[in-house]
Order: sequence, then structure tokens, then C-alpha cells
Amino acid sequence: MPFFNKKDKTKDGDRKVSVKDRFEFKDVLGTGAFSKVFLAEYKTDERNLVAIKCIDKKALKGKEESLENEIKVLRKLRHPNIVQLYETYEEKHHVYLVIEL
Ligand SMILES: Nc1ncnc2c1ncn2[C@@H]1O[C@H](COP(=O)(O)OP(=O)(O)OP(=O)(O)O)[C@@H](O)[C@H]1O
Repeated sequence: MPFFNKKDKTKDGDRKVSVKDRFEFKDVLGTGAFSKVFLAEYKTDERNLVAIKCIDKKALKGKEESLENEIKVLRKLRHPNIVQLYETYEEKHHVYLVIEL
């Protein structure tokens, strides 16, 4: 499932960087139908807080295309009233959307 673009496939040497390498997860901000949303902090910049939507791939089954479309649209949107999608990560069991707080 190509949920992330080339720019997001950050490599640290030969190892793909995981979302937990880059962010410290804090409180739960809310829950959605397929996801849990966490407050998180970039490990490299402690002042930089984001929301990370953690989507369970199992719960998503059959609706992957809708998520791909949502990601495509969110990547293009730039509007003061719409939270910006910064990065996406895909791991074995989850897709992570790093979103403006
Ligand atoms: N960028 C954000 N900043 C702060 N809180 C957020 C943010 N995104 C989501 N939340 C919180 O997490 C809750 C769930 O968000 P989510 O986007 O998953 O809702 P949903 O659209 O119902 O979910 P789903 O896409 O799984 O159907 C929201 O109601 C809100 O409280």
C-alpha cells in the first residue's frame, strides 16, 4: 500500500526510520473509527508538537483506497482552517499521519 511518498522514506544509513524514532508519543487526543490520535513531539525539536493519527491497518481492510485518496487530497490542501498533513509513515500494522496540531 503506497501510503507514503518518496520524500517520507527517510533513511538513516540503510535502515528506514520508524515513526517512533522521530517522535515521542504523549497523550491521546481522541479516537476515530479506525484510528487513535496522539499528541507527539519531534525528538529533534522539543517545542514542535504535532498530532499523529495512528490508523490500524486491520480495521481499515477494504477501505485502503479511501485512505489513499484522503492522503492525496490532504497533501495538496493549504488553508488556514484546515490542518496540514506533514508526513506519513507506513509500518507493519499501522499507517501514521503526522498532522498539524
Ligand atoms: N490535528 C488534530 N489536532 C488535535 N486533535 C485532533 C487532531 N486530529 C484529530 N484530533 C482528535 O482526535 C479525534 C479523532 O480524530 P479523527 O480524525 O480520527 O476522527 P474521525 O474522522 O472520526 O476518524 P476516522 O477517520 O477514523 O473516521 C478528533 O475528534 C479530535 O478530538
